[in-house]
Amino acid sequence: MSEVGSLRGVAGAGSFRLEIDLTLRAGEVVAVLGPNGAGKSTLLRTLAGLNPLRSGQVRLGGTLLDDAEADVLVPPERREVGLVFQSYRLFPHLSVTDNVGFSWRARGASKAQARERAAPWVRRLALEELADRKPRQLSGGQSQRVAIARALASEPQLLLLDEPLAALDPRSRTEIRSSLRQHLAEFPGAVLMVTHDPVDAMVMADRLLVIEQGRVVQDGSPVEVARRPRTAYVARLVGLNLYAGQHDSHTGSVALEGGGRLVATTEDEPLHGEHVLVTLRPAAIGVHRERPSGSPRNSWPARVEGLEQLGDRVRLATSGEPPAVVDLTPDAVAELGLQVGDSVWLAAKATEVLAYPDTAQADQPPPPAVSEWPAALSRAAGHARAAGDARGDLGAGLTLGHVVRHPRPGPRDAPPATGARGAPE
Ligand SMILES: Nc1ncnc2c1ncn2[C@@H]1O[C@H](COP(=O)(O)OP(=O)(O)OP(=O)(O)O)[C@@H](O)[C@H]1O
Repeated sequence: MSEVGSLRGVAGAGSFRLEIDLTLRAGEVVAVLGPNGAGKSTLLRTLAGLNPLRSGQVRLGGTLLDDAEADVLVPPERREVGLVFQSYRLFPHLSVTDNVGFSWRARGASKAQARERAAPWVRRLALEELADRKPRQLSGGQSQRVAIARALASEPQLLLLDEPLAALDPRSRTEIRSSLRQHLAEFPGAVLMVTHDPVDAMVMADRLLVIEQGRVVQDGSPVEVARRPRTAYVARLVGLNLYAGQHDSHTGSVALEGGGRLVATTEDEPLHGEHVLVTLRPAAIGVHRERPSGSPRNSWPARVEGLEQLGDRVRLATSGEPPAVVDLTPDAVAELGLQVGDSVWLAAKATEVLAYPDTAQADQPPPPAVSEWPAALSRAAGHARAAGDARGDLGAGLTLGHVVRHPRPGPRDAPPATGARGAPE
């Protein structure tokens, strides 16, 4: 895919600082994920020209849009950037067709010319019957289709979507997701879509960019990210237990930072002595009343901290070394007579414990305390099941990751924003 633009530098809002080095490629859909306050909207606002960079540059289609040092700042309306917000933001006094053709009017086209430009997009987004309506006569799903048509009709080089499906009811959400997916796949420019929903990310994106605390912690294809999560947040998103530790190739095991040791499987990389991350699927962990004997190479004592029915599974939060989230069938739970507070033994085959190099790019937030698990799990589980449905290999069995890390040096201090270019908040 060819490069259409880039953002390299430091953006900010108030005391918040976002460090980004991002290449935008033609035809690529990038889902931007991260916890609340991570900097996702700041990234979009910076690309849109609503939030000037503090240092560095934004380029799009060979044009320099933002350069603090050279005092270049192309305003939002002169950027070839389309924007779709969660809250639609249609022009209330304009009809559906005139909303869709708005960017052409803004560029000086006549009303008739703008309507001509709008017509194919009104058709593609199945808005013909609503073409003469005003926004107040539309449902949420219809309004968002108009907003998407309006953004696409402007033929931008970069399309920015800020949680485009978040305000929709589940039915409209499913419908618009599938329509949006098709239009994004056909869109020739670059797309950045902020979402909190792994399903949206897995279904629509070619690449996931995960931001935490103003820094990119993971950037890769959905399959890569799901296979090798790098932080507790990402592990939760894709449904895996995650641990950090040190690999010992003599024993084939990993000494975990939070305590405990797991015999692990590695791919081809030489890992001896290295800091590694280790994943373990919750459904791959067996629960026993007594210490298991025989085959599983990993077994450890644990305490059941939480029990929750999630669809056709029961999810256990356990403390121990290591703590783990475990998925069982209701039959197995009944057979074992499991209750919160019970002491159990957990077991996992070495082939289910996958170790890979820890090439952390940023400071990590601390893992949630065990006492927070049930609520966190329940929220996460909804995403996971849907993600699993949407793309079989991903997110099936989302659970809470657990990473223990040593602190790393913090980011450099932000340079002061230059006077005239201060963020217009
Ligand atoms: N105008 C502002 N002044 C000061 N701080 C701000 C301003 N706007 C945003 N911030 C802060 O910048 C950080 C990043 O905000 P941002 O909206 O980019 O996060 P986000 O990842 O989009 O979060 P969410 O998922 O909650 O929408 C937050 O800590 C936020 O409080």
